[in-house]
Amino acid sequence: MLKINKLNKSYKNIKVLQNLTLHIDSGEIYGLLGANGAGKTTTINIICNLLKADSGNVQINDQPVSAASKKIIGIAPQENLLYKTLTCEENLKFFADIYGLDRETRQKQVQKTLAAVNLLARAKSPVENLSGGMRRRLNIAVALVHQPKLVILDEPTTGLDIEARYEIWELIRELKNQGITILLTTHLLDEAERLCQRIGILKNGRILAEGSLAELRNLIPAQEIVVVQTAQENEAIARAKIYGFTHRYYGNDLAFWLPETLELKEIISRFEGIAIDSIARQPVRLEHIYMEVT
Ligand SMILES: Nc1ncnc2c1ncn2[C@@H]1O[C@H](COP(=O)(O)OP(=O)(O)OP(=O)(O)O)[C@@H](O)[C@H]1O
Repeated sequence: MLKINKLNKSYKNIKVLQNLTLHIDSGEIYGLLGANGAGKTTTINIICNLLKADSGNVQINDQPVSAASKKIIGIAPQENLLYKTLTCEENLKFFADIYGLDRETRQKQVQKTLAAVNLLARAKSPVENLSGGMRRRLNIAVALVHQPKLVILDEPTTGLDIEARYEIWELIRELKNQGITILLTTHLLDEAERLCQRIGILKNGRILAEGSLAELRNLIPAQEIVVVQTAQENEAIARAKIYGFTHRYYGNDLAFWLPETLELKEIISRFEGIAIDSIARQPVRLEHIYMEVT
Protein backbone atom coordinates (compact mmCIF):
# COMPACT_ATOMS: atom_id res chain seq x y z
CA MET A 1 0.00 0.00 0.00
CA LEU A 2 2.64 2.53 1.10
CA LYS A 3 6.21 2.21 -0.12
CA ILE A 4 8.85 4.61 1.11
CA ASN A 5 12.07 4.07 -0.80
CA LYS A 6 15.46 5.44 0.19
CA LEU A 7 14.32 8.86 1.33
CA ASN A 8 16.97 11.42 2.12
CA LYS A 9 16.33 14.85 3.52
CA SER A 10 18.72 17.41 4.98
CA TYR A 11 18.21 20.83 6.49
CA LYS A 12 21.36 22.82 5.78
CA ASN A 13 23.95 20.13 6.44
CA ILE A 14 21.96 18.19 9.04
CA LYS A 15 20.76 14.85 7.68
CA VAL A 16 17.24 14.37 8.98
CA LEU A 17 16.35 11.29 6.90
CA GLN A 18 19.02 8.86 5.76
CA ASN A 19 18.03 6.29 3.15
CA LEU A 20 14.74 5.74 4.92
CA THR A 21 12.96 2.72 3.48
CA LEU A 22 9.78 1.16 4.78
CA HIS A 23 6.81 -0.61 3.28
CA ILE A 24 3.37 -0.86 4.83
CA ASP A 25 0.93 -3.55 3.74
CA SER A 26 -2.69 -2.89 3.12
CA GLY A 27 -4.81 -3.18 6.26
CA GLU A 28 -1.97 -3.21 8.78
CA ILE A 29 -1.11 -0.86 11.59
CA TYR A 30 2.54 0.08 11.27
CA GLY A 31 4.16 1.84 14.20
CA LEU A 32 6.99 4.25 13.55
CA LEU A 33 8.79 4.66 16.84
CA GLY A 34 11.27 7.34 17.55
CA ALA A 35 12.36 9.87 20.13
CA ASN A 36 11.87 13.61 19.60
CA GLY A 37 13.69 14.71 16.49
CA ALA A 38 14.06 11.21 15.01
CA GLY A 39 12.41 12.33 11.76
CA LYS A 40 8.82 11.10 12.12
CA THR A 41 7.08 14.34 11.21
CA THR A 42 9.47 14.98 8.32
CA THR A 43 8.60 11.52 6.96
CA ILE A 44 4.88 12.21 7.30
CA ASN A 45 5.20 15.57 5.56
CA ILE A 46 6.94 13.90 2.63
CA ILE A 47 4.26 11.17 2.43
CA CYS A 48 1.59 13.88 2.40
CA ASN A 49 3.41 15.77 -0.35
CA LEU A 50 3.84 18.80 1.91
CA LEU A 51 7.62 18.55 1.78
CA LYS A 52 9.98 17.40 -0.95
CA ALA A 53 12.67 14.84 -0.23
CA ASP A 54 16.19 15.49 -1.53
CA SER A 55 16.13 11.99 -3.03
CA GLY A 56 14.13 8.78 -2.87
CA ASN A 57 10.42 8.38 -3.46
CA VAL A 58 7.09 7.52 -1.90
CA GLN A 59 4.44 5.42 -3.62
CA ILE A 60 0.88 4.78 -2.58
CA ASN A 61 -0.76 1.85 -4.31
CA ASP A 62 2.20 1.84 -6.71
CA GLN A 63 1.60 5.46 -7.74
CA PRO A 64 4.02 8.26 -6.82
CA VAL A 65 2.55 10.67 -4.27
CA SER A 66 1.02 13.75 -5.84
CA ALA A 67 -1.72 16.26 -5.13
CA ALA A 68 -4.19 13.52 -6.12
CA SER A 69 -2.98 11.28 -3.24
CA LYS A 70 -4.81 13.61 -0.83
CA LYS A 71 -8.04 11.75 -1.51
CA ILE A 72 -6.68 8.48 -0.20
CA ILE A 73 -4.65 9.83 2.72
CA GLY A 74 -6.10 11.10 5.97
CA ILE A 75 -3.81 12.79 8.44
CA ALA A 76 -4.32 13.55 12.11
CA PRO A 77 -1.33 15.71 13.00
CA GLN A 78 0.16 16.01 16.44
CA GLU A 79 -1.21 19.52 16.90
CA ASN A 80 -5.00 19.47 16.59
CA LEU A 81 -6.18 21.28 13.46
CA LEU A 82 -9.51 22.17 14.97
CA TYR A 83 -11.24 25.55 15.07
CA LYS A 84 -12.07 26.08 18.74
CA THR A 85 -15.13 28.29 18.32
CA LEU A 86 -16.77 26.01 15.76
CA THR A 87 -18.79 22.96 16.79
CA CYS A 88 -17.69 19.40 16.11
CA GLU A 89 -20.10 19.22 13.21
CA GLU A 90 -18.98 22.54 11.74
CA ASN A 91 -15.33 21.53 11.96
CA LEU A 92 -15.98 18.29 10.11
CA LYS A 93 -18.11 20.06 7.47
CA PHE A 94 -15.29 22.52 6.91
CA PHE A 95 -12.72 19.76 6.30
CA ALA A 96 -15.18 17.72 4.22
CA ASP A 97 -15.52 20.81 1.98
CA ILE A 98 -11.75 21.07 1.63
CA TYR A 99 -11.70 17.44 0.49
CA GLY A 100 -14.34 18.34 -2.09
CA LEU A 101 -17.16 16.13 -0.83
CA ASP A 102 -20.51 17.00 -2.41
CA ARG A 103 -23.31 18.24 -0.17
CA GLU A 104 -25.10 14.95 0.21
CA THR A 105 -21.96 12.86 0.86
CA ARG A 106 -20.72 15.55 3.23
CA GLN A 107 -23.88 15.43 5.37
CA LYS A 108 -23.73 11.65 5.53
CA GLN A 109 -19.99 11.46 6.19
CA VAL A 110 -20.03 14.10 8.94
CA GLN A 111 -22.66 12.16 10.89
CA LYS A 112 -21.02 8.80 10.21
CA THR A 113 -17.61 10.05 11.26
CA LEU A 114 -18.93 11.71 14.42
CA ALA A 115 -20.54 8.38 15.32
CA ALA A 116 -17.30 6.50 14.56
CA VAL A 117 -15.34 8.64 17.03
CA ASN A 118 -18.18 8.51 19.56
CA LEU A 119 -18.95 12.25 19.42
CA LEU A 120 -22.43 12.23 17.95
CA ALA A 121 -23.87 13.44 21.25
CA ARG A 122 -21.45 16.40 21.15
CA ALA A 123 -22.10 17.32 17.51
CA LYS A 124 -23.31 20.81 18.45
CA SER A 125 -20.67 21.50 21.12
CA PRO A 126 -17.95 24.02 20.29
CA VAL A 127 -14.50 22.47 20.37
CA GLU A 128 -13.48 24.76 23.23
CA ASN A 129 -16.00 22.95 25.46
CA LEU A 130 -14.57 19.49 24.77
CA SER A 131 -12.12 17.53 26.92
CA GLY A 132 -8.61 16.85 25.61
CA GLY A 133 -9.54 13.28 24.70
CA MET A 134 -12.64 14.39 22.79
CA ARG A 135 -10.62 16.97 20.87
CA ARG A 136 -8.11 14.33 19.90
CA ARG A 137 -10.93 12.04 18.72
CA LEU A 138 -12.36 14.89 16.67
CA ASN A 139 -8.90 15.52 15.23
CA ILE A 140 -8.85 11.88 14.13
CA ALA A 141 -12.35 12.33 12.68
CA VAL A 142 -10.97 15.10 10.45
CA ALA A 143 -8.59 12.49 9.03
CA LEU A 144 -11.48 10.10 8.36
CA VAL A 145 -14.25 12.28 6.98
CA HIS A 146 -13.32 11.72 3.30
CA GLN A 147 -13.04 7.91 3.73
CA PRO A 148 -9.29 7.57 3.12
CA LYS A 149 -7.57 4.22 2.61
CA LEU A 150 -4.42 5.26 4.50
CA VAL A 151 -4.64 7.11 7.80
CA ILE A 152 -1.61 8.71 9.40
CA LEU A 153 -1.87 9.30 13.13
CA ASP A 154 0.97 11.41 14.49
CA GLU A 155 1.32 10.79 18.24
CA PRO A 156 -2.45 10.28 18.66
CA THR A 157 -2.48 9.88 22.45
CA THR A 158 0.44 11.98 23.66
CA GLY A 159 -0.58 14.01 26.69
CA LEU A 160 -3.88 12.19 27.28
CA ASP A 161 -4.95 10.41 30.45
CA ILE A 162 -5.19 6.63 30.43
CA GLU A 163 -8.96 6.50 29.94
CA ALA A 164 -8.81 8.78 26.91
CA ARG A 165 -5.92 6.73 25.54
CA TYR A 166 -7.96 3.53 25.85
CA GLU A 167 -10.77 5.16 23.87
CA ILE A 168 -8.40 6.16 21.09
CA TRP A 169 -6.78 2.71 21.01
CA GLU A 170 -10.25 1.18 20.61
CA LEU A 171 -10.98 3.60 17.79
CA ILE A 172 -7.71 2.72 16.03
CA ARG A 173 -8.50 -1.00 16.29
CA GLU A 174 -11.94 -0.32 14.83
CA LEU A 175 -10.35 1.49 11.86
CA LYS A 176 -8.13 -1.49 11.24
CA ASN A 177 -11.16 -3.79 11.35
CA GLN A 178 -12.64 -1.69 8.58
CA GLY A 179 -9.59 -2.43 6.43
CA ILE A 180 -7.96 0.99 6.76
CA THR A 181 -4.16 1.00 6.63
CA ILE A 182 -2.64 2.97 9.49
CA LEU A 183 0.72 4.59 9.98
CA LEU A 184 1.05 5.47 13.63
CA THR A 185 3.93 7.47 14.98
CA THR A 186 4.51 7.34 18.68
CA HIS A 187 7.18 7.47 21.31
CA LEU A 188 4.94 5.48 23.66
CA LEU A 189 6.26 1.95 23.49
CA ASP A 190 3.26 0.32 25.13
CA GLU A 191 1.01 1.98 22.55
CA ALA A 192 3.01 0.42 19.71
CA GLU A 193 3.10 -2.91 21.51
CA ARG A 194 -0.69 -2.98 21.89
CA LEU A 195 -1.69 -1.80 18.44
CA CYS A 196 0.89 -2.43 15.76
CA GLN A 197 1.39 -5.49 13.59
CA ARG A 198 4.81 -4.23 12.60
CA ILE A 199 7.08 -1.66 14.15
CA GLY A 200 9.99 0.35 12.78
CA ILE A 201 12.46 1.91 15.20
CA LEU A 202 13.69 5.23 13.85
CA LYS A 203 16.72 7.11 15.06
CA ASN A 204 18.48 10.01 13.35
CA GLY A 205 16.39 9.42 10.25
CA ARG A 206 17.33 5.73 9.88
CA ILE A 207 15.30 2.60 10.52
CA LEU A 208 17.47 0.66 12.98
CA ALA A 209 15.18 -2.34 13.34
CA GLU A 210 11.86 -3.41 11.90
CA GLY A 211 9.45 -6.28 12.27
CA SER A 212 6.60 -7.73 14.28
CA LEU A 213 6.98 -7.68 18.04
CA ALA A 214 7.87 -11.38 17.92
CA GLU A 215 10.58 -10.70 15.33
CA LEU A 216 11.95 -7.77 17.29
CA ARG A 217 12.02 -9.91 20.44
CA ASN A 218 14.54 -12.18 18.68
CA LEU A 219 16.99 -9.27 18.83
CA ILE A 220 17.37 -9.96 22.55
CA PRO A 221 18.53 -13.52 23.29
CA ALA A 222 16.46 -13.81 26.44
CA GLN A 223 13.36 -15.73 27.40
CA GLU A 224 12.73 -13.45 30.29
CA ILE A 225 14.19 -10.44 32.09
CA VAL A 226 14.60 -10.25 35.85
CA VAL A 227 15.08 -7.01 37.71
CA VAL A 228 17.08 -7.56 40.88
CA GLN A 229 17.30 -5.20 43.82
CA THR A 230 20.40 -5.68 45.88
CA ALA A 231 23.03 -3.63 47.66
CA GLN A 232 25.61 -6.08 46.25
CA GLU A 233 25.21 -5.28 42.59
CA ASN A 234 28.80 -6.07 41.58
CA GLU A 235 28.62 -9.47 43.23
CA ALA A 236 25.27 -10.18 41.56
CA ILE A 237 26.67 -9.21 38.14
CA ALA A 238 29.75 -11.42 38.64
CA ARG A 239 27.57 -14.35 39.70
CA ALA A 240 25.15 -13.86 36.81
CA LYS A 241 28.04 -13.95 34.38
CA ILE A 242 28.88 -17.48 35.49
CA TYR A 243 25.36 -18.58 34.51
CA GLY A 244 25.44 -16.74 31.18
CA PHE A 245 23.01 -14.01 32.25
CA THR A 246 23.73 -10.73 30.42
CA HIS A 247 23.22 -7.70 32.63
CA ARG A 248 21.76 -4.33 31.70
CA TYR A 249 20.73 -1.20 33.58
CA TYR A 250 17.28 0.12 32.67
CA GLY A 251 17.42 3.50 34.37
CA ASN A 252 18.69 2.61 37.83
CA ASP A 253 17.26 -0.92 37.68
CA LEU A 254 19.76 -3.73 37.44
CA ALA A 255 18.33 -6.40 35.14
CA PHE A 256 19.50 -9.75 33.81
CA TRP A 257 18.56 -11.48 30.57
CA LEU A 258 17.71 -15.11 31.23
CA PRO A 259 18.57 -17.28 28.24
CA GLU A 260 16.08 -19.91 29.42
CA THR A 261 12.95 -19.87 31.53
CA LEU A 262 13.71 -20.78 35.14
CA GLU A 263 11.58 -21.40 38.18
CA LEU A 264 11.76 -18.64 40.77
CA LYS A 265 13.56 -20.91 43.25
CA GLU A 266 16.17 -21.66 40.56
CA ILE A 267 16.70 -17.94 39.91
CA ILE A 268 17.07 -17.34 43.67
CA SER A 269 19.50 -20.22 43.98
CA ARG A 270 21.73 -18.65 41.30
CA PHE A 271 22.26 -15.68 43.62
CA GLU A 272 22.82 -17.73 46.80
CA GLY A 273 25.02 -15.92 49.33
CA ILE A 274 24.15 -12.48 47.90
CA ALA A 275 21.66 -10.32 49.83
CA ILE A 276 18.80 -9.90 47.35
CA ASP A 277 15.96 -7.52 48.36
CA SER A 278 13.64 -8.39 45.50
CA ILE A 279 13.41 -10.14 42.15
CA ALA A 280 10.85 -9.04 39.57
CA ARG A 281 10.29 -11.15 36.46
CA GLN A 282 9.27 -9.50 33.19
CA PRO A 283 8.73 -10.67 29.63
CA VAL A 284 11.00 -9.13 26.99
CA ARG A 285 9.18 -5.95 26.08
CA LEU A 286 9.49 -3.37 23.36
CA GLU A 287 11.16 -0.98 25.80
CA HIS A 288 14.04 -3.44 26.26
CA ILE A 289 14.40 -3.91 22.50
CA TYR A 290 14.20 -0.16 21.93
CA MET A 291 16.95 0.48 24.48
CA GLU A 292 19.12 -2.18 22.86
CA VAL A 293 18.62 -1.02 19.30
CA THR A 294 18.97 2.70 19.94
N1 LIG B 1 12.16 23.29 8.78
C1 LIG B 1 13.21 22.80 9.43
N2 LIG B 1 14.40 23.39 9.42
C2 LIG B 1 15.47 22.89 10.07
N3 LIG B 1 15.45 21.74 10.78
C3 LIG B 1 14.28 21.09 10.85
C4 LIG B 1 13.10 21.57 10.19
N4 LIG B 1 12.10 20.68 10.43
C5 LIG B 1 12.61 19.72 11.21
N5 LIG B 1 13.92 19.94 11.46
C6 LIG B 1 14.83 19.09 12.24
O1 LIG B 1 14.73 17.79 11.70
C7 LIG B 1 14.84 16.80 12.75
C8 LIG B 1 13.67 15.86 12.66
O2 LIG B 1 12.48 16.55 12.99
P1 LIG B 1 11.04 15.86 13.01
O3 LIG B 1 10.05 16.94 13.38
O4 LIG B 1 10.84 15.14 11.74
O5 LIG B 1 11.22 14.82 14.18
P2 LIG B 1 10.10 13.99 14.98
O6 LIG B 1 10.62 12.59 15.03
O7 LIG B 1 8.77 14.20 14.37
O8 LIG B 1 10.17 14.62 16.41
P3 LIG B 1 8.98 15.14 17.36
O9 LIG B 1 8.41 13.92 17.96
O10 LIG B 1 9.71 16.00 18.33
O11 LIG B 1 8.02 15.90 16.49
C9 LIG B 1 14.94 17.58 14.04
O12 LIG B 1 16.28 17.65 14.42
C10 LIG B 1 14.39 18.94 13.68
O13 LIG B 1 14.99 19.94 14.48
